Amino acid sequence: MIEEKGILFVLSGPSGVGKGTVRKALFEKATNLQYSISVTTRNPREGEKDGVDYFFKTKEEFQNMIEQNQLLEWAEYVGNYYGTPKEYVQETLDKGKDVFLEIEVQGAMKVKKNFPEGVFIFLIPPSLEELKNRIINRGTETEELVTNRLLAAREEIEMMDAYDYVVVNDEVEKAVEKILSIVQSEHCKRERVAKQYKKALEGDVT
Ligand SMILES: Nc1nc2c(ncn2[C@@H]2O[C@H](COP(=O)(O)OP(=O)(O)O)[C@@H](O)[C@H]2O)c(=O)[nH]1
Ligand SMILES: Nc1ncnc2c1ncn2[C@@H]1O[C@H](COP(=O)(O)OP(=O)(O)O)[C@@H](O)[C@H]1O
Repeated sequence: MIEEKGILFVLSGPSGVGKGTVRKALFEKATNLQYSISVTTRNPREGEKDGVDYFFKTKEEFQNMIEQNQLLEWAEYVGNYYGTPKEYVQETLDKGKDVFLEIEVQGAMKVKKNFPEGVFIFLIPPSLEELKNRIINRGTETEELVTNRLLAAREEIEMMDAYDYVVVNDEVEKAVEKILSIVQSEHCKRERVAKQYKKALEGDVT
């Protein structure tokens, strides 16, 4: 009997490209994906709820989670820590359900190292100019930080070869559709492989 595990999908990309926006739009549609809620040491923003948007932790609590090997990956990002709880991911995949992570690029590369069977999707902006506009319009960064983010984005975009898929976030709805078709095609791919495997096993017996 072939074990039917879920698939781990990882969405990443440079800061300001629209990862959070696309992920929220995706989850308004996709009911079969399980979003893994991250742990963070940053303060909750207005309207954010503990256990819904993030699990908000102190630095000490976060450190303990690292020491107890409870995180699949973690990264420091603009002075705060972010991490993916390992147990939730493992248990959900074991139940045969797909897990979806939306994380920054250092973390995504750590997941790729520890979990190469995952499906890695890189979101890119239509242009660097547009990325700059998005970061400025979001209004969360000072001028110096915008420049730093753009310099980092250039380097991050060079890492896109390490990903399985590249999706351009031109329009949110289109990016969501592309991600949904990636999810579907990965399932078809795995079903095909499972069928071939089953056939080969049957062939061995007869
Ligand atoms: N490595 C890692 N990055 C995460 C995790 N959760 C969220 N992030 C990333 O952390 C960054 C900052 O997130 P946030 O503070 O919510 O601000 P945002 O820039 O408005 O999305 C984003 O790039 C998220 O994708 C996680 O568990 N691990
Ligand atoms: N396809 C898009 N077209 C125009 N603006 C977008 C698009 N996707 C996201 N944005 C805007 O760009 C900014 C950055 O998006 P956000 O989701 O916070 O990025 P990230 O999570 O990658 O840092 C936000 O102001 C968001 O509304």
